[in-house]
Amino acid sequence: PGWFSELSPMWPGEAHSLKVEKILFQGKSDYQNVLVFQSSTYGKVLVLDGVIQVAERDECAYQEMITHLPLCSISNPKKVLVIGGGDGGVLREVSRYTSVEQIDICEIDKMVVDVSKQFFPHLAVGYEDPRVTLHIGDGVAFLKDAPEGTYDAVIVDSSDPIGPAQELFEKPFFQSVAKALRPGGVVCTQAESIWLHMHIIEGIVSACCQIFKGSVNYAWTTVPTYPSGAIGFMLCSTEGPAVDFQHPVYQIDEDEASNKSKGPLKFYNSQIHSAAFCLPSFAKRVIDSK
Ligand SMILES: NCCCN[C@H]1CC[C@H](NCCCN)CC1
Repeated sequence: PGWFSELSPMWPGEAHSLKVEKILFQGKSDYQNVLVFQSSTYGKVLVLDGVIQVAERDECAYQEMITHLPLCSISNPKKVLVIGGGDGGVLREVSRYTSVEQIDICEIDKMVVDVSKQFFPHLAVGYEDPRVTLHIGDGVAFLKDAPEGTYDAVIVDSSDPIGPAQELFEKPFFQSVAKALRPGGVVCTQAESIWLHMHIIEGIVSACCQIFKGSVNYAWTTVPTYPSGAIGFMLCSTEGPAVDFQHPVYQIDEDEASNKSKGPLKFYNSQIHSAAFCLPSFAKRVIDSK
């Protein structure tokens, strides 16, 4: 009954709106306000502190890209860590890799996990994989305790820098990620929109260039329900076996039979992978100058 508009000081002067059929859940966790509604045209929608996190219709773009951009850039990933991502969508994508033996996930807000399991079965299916271990807690602390060189890949599926995810955009966190990665290991983080946050991206790129001595690349994709319709990812590798993010060593769209419970990939393919690193000039100027 009515419209949900995504107003935020993070994107002044604009607000994406979705027509609401029914409010399905409203709650307040220890960290944020949690809302789930049935939209008219994008399926069910999860909102945290007034910011759209996932919509059933277009979540495939974000979850597939944030997962397959890093994991198709290395051979035979075995140990993967997800920071954030409590809705389970990234877990669903990581579990497509038969080479993966261990999937750790550290989500700070248990309500996000519980709400996803209740209202978003196509995302929470990720938790059914026996390789998954869920840790409820702060990703910064989790990484501090992680033994050096543990992971082949870390995926930082965060919300935005206002709220619980703020510290996931800062240097100390990136340093702890680098320590937890093996030589030549890769990290992929949610890295905002080139249309809205070039300044934030500039900060992330310079921090990552100081910390990750392999390669540092920015990629982007379209997600209609995120403000500006675009979202980006920071892809970095540690010193060690070189990683060429723009030319994936692994072709999941052909090689990996799409698992029954997850269905086929709806968005990612190897052409989209390479294309994701092609940037408009205004963004190249800032990002490539680092
Ligand atoms: N597994 C999905 C988690 C969603 N991550 C974030 C949710 C908030 C969204 N704001 C976009 C703000 C403009 N860049 C970015 C992705």
